[in-house]
Formats: sequence, C-alpha cells, structure tokens
Amino acid sequence: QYLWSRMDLKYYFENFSVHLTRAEVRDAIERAFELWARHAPLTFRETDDSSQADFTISFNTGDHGDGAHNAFDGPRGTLAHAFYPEDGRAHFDDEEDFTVRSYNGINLYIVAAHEFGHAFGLGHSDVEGALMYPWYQGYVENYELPEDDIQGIQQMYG
Ligand SMILES: CC(C)C[C@H](C(=O)NO)C(=O)N[C@@H](CC(N)=O)C(=O)NCc1cccc(N)c1
Ligand SMILES: [Ca+2]
Ligand SMILES: [Zn+2]
Ligand SMILES: [Zn+2]
Repeated sequence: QYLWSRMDLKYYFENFSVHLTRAEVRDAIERAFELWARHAPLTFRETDDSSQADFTISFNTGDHGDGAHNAFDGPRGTLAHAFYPEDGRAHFDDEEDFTVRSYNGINLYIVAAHEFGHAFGLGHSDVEGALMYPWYQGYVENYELPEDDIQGIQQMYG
C-alpha cells in the first residue's frame, strides 16, 4: 500500500544543511510540501517531537546508515533519496551545494519537492519537464507543479 492512510502529516528535522541557515531550510521544505498540498487534500505541519512525525528530514553524507547501496556519493550524482509511504524518511546529500533562490548550486526547494513526490508514493516520470523526471533540471523562479505531476498526485490522493 504505497499511500498515506492519514492526510494531516507532520514533519521533523533531524538536522539541517551546512550550506544554508535553518530559516532557509525550513522555508524551502515548507514550500516544497505546499507545492503538492495545492493539488491534493494533504496538510503538513512541522513538529519538534520526532515520535509524532510522519516525515523525517535529514542531511547526510556518504554511508549514513540506511544500507551501503543507499550511501551518498559526494558532489553531483545522487542528490537525495526518499522512501515510499508510510516510511517518511527523506535524506539529502549534504555534499551538494544546496542553495535557495539562486541559479547556482542545487536548489533545495526543487529537490525537496521531487523527494516528497516519492515520499507520497510517486515513482519517476518519463515526461521530460515533469518534477518526477529522474534528472534535476535546474532552478525555476515561481515554479509551478507540472501537469504530469498534478495528475500523478491526484490519481493517488485526489
Ligand atoms: C536512484 C535514485 C536514488 C536517484 C536519486 C533520485 O531520484 N532521488 O529521488 C537522485 O538523486 N537522482 C538525481 C539524478 C540527477 N543527478 O539529476 C536527482 O537529482 N534526482 C532528484 C531530482 C530533483 C529535482 C528534480 C528532478 N527531476 C530530480
Ligand atoms: Ca551526490
Ligand atoms: Zn538515506
Ligand atoms: Zn527521484
């Protein structure tokens, strides 16, 4: 069952990226959840109680305890990964140069939005330009969720 059974979901930060301030990370993550919440009856709230959390967000490098085949690989390559429902773990490779509101580096908001797609149960899309396309395609200002992804999330939670 690759769906969440509840729609009011909570997220917990295990740690933060060394490249950004906590406020920048919180803002990017919140906006990444909101991007999907605009198209599905899902609500998200941060919690400081890890036992209450549905999603756990962490920034890691190299082998970080979820199996050698899930080890991160330094700059570029794998940028992040997330586990399908109802696991809720989303891990970001902190050897990436995560940035916000910049065309340089790797935009955390866009990567987080992609990872949350997986965490809701979406696989990769072969539609170029889709958020769930396997390859990061750079930062877009005023990003809107592409049609393919809207259909994907609405088929599951609509
Ligand atoms: C086999 C997976 C563990 C690959 C991994 C991924 O898809 N994570 O969701 C990953 O980080 N893929 C890279 C591939 C790449 N270097 O472009 C990626 O950036 N995926 C995340 C991403 C972020 C934002 C948008 C898109 N389309 C894809
Ligand atoms: Ca990497
Ligand atoms: Zn991991
Ligand atoms: Zn992916």
